[in-house]
Amino acid sequence: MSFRLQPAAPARPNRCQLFGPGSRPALFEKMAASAADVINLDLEDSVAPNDKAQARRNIIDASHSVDWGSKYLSVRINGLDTPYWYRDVVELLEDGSERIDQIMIPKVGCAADVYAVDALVTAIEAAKGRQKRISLEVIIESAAGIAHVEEIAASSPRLQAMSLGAADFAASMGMATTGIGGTQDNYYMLREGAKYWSDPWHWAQAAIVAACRTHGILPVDGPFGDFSDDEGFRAQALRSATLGMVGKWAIHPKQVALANEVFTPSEKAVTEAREILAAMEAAKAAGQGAATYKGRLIDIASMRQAEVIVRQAELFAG
Ligand SMILES: CC(=O)SCCNC(=O)CCNC(=O)[C@H](O)C(C)(C)COP(=O)(O)OP(=O)(O)OC[C@H]1O[C@@H](n2cnc3c(N)ncnc32)[C@H](O)[C@@H]1OP(=O)(O)O
Ligand SMILES: O=CC(=O)O
Ligand SMILES: [Mg+2]
Repeated sequence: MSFRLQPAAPARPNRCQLFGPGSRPALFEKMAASAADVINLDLEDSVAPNDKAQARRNIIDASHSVDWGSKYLSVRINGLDTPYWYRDVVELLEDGSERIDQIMIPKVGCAADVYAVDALVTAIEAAKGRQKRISLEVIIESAAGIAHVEEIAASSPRLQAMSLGAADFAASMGMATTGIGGTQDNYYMLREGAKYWSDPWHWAQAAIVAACRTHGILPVDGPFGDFSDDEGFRAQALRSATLGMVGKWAIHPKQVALANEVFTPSEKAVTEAREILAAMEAAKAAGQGAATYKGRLIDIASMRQAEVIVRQAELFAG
């Protein structure tokens, strides 16, 4: 471990972030009743330009009128390259209720993007005497975003979460695909005539996880567009969880249960983690730093791995 200790990410459930357009208020009650940990009401790409102002009003009204229960309530504002974003922030925080927890900033390309929103949020909070300190989340979905991912992760004490936005990321990178996440037909290795598919999102996800873990931010996998493909979603989510991400977006309600299933450690995994911890406690008591568990090596690093799983399980247990 470096002299500088790795900060812990916020201890709140973030297994699934359910999105819905701010221009479809009929969905809001359904979103609130879902099993998602986080709700993302969208003002950005799922809302047509002519609907932006009304969508803002819908979200502000729903922040007062809908019972969001224990959901973490986030609103995705428009990008800093648009004429909409400042009104999004001003109207949401001047007129929206204290129930709003978070603002999501899309297409972040550098730390100064977060700084700009932080400055505006800070001024409005002070001017309006808002009691709850708004947190921020960002989407890495451009070449600039991934190139500057570490400085973005370090950009603000308000920052709690960072997602990979596969659709805009692919567009910005010039990737030859219209698929939103998942397996890409043309991304394979060939050996003796057989194709072995590889994962084009892997390196960006790994970069995001490393930046987030360095700075105590929750790394999240973004959308999986084909909501008819449950197995494809599950496979993508399992890869993300294995890499260290804590959750995934749902762009349709049927994806919520899938994300919750993948990002909640299974009973088997938790039992095994607890057994490893017990075996290592016994080894330590016997003056040993390493031991054998089910025929494989475990040592003090195994305890840290097992603790990750136990901590997650405890978080979701309540
Ligand atoms: C690349 C990105 O930026 S992704 C993030 C931005 N995109 C979004 O926010 C899109 C979110 N998703 C949606 O808008 C919608 O789910 C769509 C357009 C994909 C599909 O909408 P629909 O055609 O209405 O879906 P469908 O008919 O399958 O809906 C089934 C049920 O789920 C409801 N539903 C649909 N979407 C949602 C949602 N996001 N949240 C909660 N409930 C929903 C429908 O109202 C319907 O309810 P009912 O059974 O009571 O009638
Ligand atoms: O905003 C999300 C994306 O995939 O683009
Ligand atoms: Mg996007």
